[in-house]
Amino acid sequence: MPEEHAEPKDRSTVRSLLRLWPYVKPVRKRLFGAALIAIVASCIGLVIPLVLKWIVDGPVAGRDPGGVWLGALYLLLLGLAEAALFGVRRWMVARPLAGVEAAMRADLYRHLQRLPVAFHDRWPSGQLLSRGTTDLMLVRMFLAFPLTFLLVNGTTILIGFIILLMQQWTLGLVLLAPVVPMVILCSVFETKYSLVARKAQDQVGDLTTVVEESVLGIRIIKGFGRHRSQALAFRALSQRLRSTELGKARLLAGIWAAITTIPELAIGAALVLGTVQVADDGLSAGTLVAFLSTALALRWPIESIGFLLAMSQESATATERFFEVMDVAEEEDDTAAADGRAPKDAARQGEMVFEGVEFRYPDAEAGSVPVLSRIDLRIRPGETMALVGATGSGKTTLTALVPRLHEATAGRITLDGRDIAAMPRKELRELVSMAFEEPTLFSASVGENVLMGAEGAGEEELRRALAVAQADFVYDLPEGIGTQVGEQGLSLSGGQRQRLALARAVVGRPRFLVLDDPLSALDVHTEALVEAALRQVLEETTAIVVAHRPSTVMLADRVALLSEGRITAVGTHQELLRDSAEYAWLMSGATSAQEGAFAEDAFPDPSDEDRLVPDVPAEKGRTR
Ligand SMILES: Nc1ncnc2c1ncn2[C@@H]1O[C@H](COP(=O)(O)OP(=O)(O)OP(=O)(O)O)[C@@H](O)[C@H]1O
Repeated sequence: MPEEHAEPKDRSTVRSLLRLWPYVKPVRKRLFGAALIAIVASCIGLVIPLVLKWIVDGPVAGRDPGGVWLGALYLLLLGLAEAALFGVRRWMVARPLAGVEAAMRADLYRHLQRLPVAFHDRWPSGQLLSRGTTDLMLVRMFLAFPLTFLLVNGTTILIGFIILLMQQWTLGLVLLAPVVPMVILCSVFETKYSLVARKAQDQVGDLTTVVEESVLGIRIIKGFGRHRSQALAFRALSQRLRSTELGKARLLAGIWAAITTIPELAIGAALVLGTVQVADDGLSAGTLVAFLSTALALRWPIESIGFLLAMSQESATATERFFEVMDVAEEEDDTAAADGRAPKDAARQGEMVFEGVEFRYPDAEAGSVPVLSRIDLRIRPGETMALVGATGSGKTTLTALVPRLHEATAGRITLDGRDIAAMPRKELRELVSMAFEEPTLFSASVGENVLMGAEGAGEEELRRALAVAQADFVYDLPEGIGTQVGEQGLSLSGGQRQRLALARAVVGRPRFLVLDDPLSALDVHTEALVEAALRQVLEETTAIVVAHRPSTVMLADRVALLSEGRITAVGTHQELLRDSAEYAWLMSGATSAQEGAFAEDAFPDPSDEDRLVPDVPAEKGRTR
């Protein structure tokens, strides 16, 4: 569905809606019970004309006021019973249907958490949001209203016509005549409405995406004064939705007008014919009154079919959209593979190895150059490897393969000598911890955000992690570690967010640590403090650290240079400075070098490296 909207599947409304059965099954008894009550209530409405016939042909014809009062009392009681039963029906379905909606929403949320990152890369968040909100609300409304009333009204119409035919079959046939054109009309309407309903719901998703992006990017919009252009883009989308909604309204108006007019014409014809029959003494006045009252009582059940069908159609579309997401396969754990169960090799404990790893994004064109190819890298137990490379060389992509946010397309990665592809994801993610360049926090307290990094970690671990990340600023927040950080942690500075993300990565003392340039937003003084603390953490783990700056490289024992998706050099910082022109250029921070040119004069004489990289000590900060 991602960029372009999915083509509506050739699936009937009923087949789409039948997919709701697993959710409806637990509440089926209540639903059927409520529908039964509604049918009884609706049939009571059909008894009222029969009481009228009795009043007209009996007490009224016999001039018996007592009988008329009794008849009126019956009518009142029938009316009250009808109203009470409808009330009971409503009460019966409200709670179970709210439960169905909640269960579907919980399943969708759970499923979204388990879908691969590649899925989230493709799908706009607004489309997922609208499926979890508007679409599920439409489904609940369908179960509460159209599902019951299509059944109730259908039964009422059937019983009503039986009564009409029994009262006067010729007039009954007159009223039955419009059934054929109306069935044809309804089927044409359903086909057209299903297309436009799908379009409208997809457009609501697009609009939700734009609103979400605008809210999250409000600082950029304000900063660049883009209110007008954003407002124009938003208006264009909402105009598109508006015209689709108007199309829906036109279709509804058409079916409504037809469904109202055709039966009215039939009732008019029956009235004329009936009056002639009463004048000819072929029919009693009471029977004609009862006949017409029954016909009028059937007006609402017939007229409502138009919008009940429309609501059902929208719910079928909503159901389809819900299952479009639910049908996407979740990440699987190939735990049966031999390596996943391989006995632990103590000698390889803490070792991270890339063997012939290749990666291509799922949406990449067939035959395109892989983002990563022939990656062979061995990170020794307890070693810290810096990953350095030009922008777009594939550093982030490579780090994302370790916790299997993406799956390597070829080759394998082993941790502790075990192939990660055969390791249960839960176990893998307990072994590996990550901190990204873009630190995402959640609407929760500082403490909760950090503790998200380790299941079962307590206050002691939390304080240690905060100390490592030099995040002592949290104790000065209004409620200390209990302070809510607000949506995405935007109430904190970039550097503060990065430090909390780092604390989250180290709180569980992971055996493997993957850090994607986690210090980029810190000022030089804080960076130095965090690095000092990080050194202690890195002593205990095997780590891969994406580094753009010499100061971050200094945390590492060795450096791997990534160039256009390939590891082109591995060695210590000093070795690479000496042997790799590209590395020296990257570390020099040269901005004036021409594209693709690593001209000799753009580089220092290796012996001159300290001049080029003034904050890089001649020897690595840490050696093993
Ligand atoms: N989700 C994605 N789908 C398709 N291509 C992607 C995706 N993410 C990244 N790429 C492409 O993969 C290549 C490597 O990107 P990556 O983010 O790994 O580079 P990087 O070395 O980390 O860059 P930087 O230093 O700027 O962060 C780039 O060409 C990028 O356009």
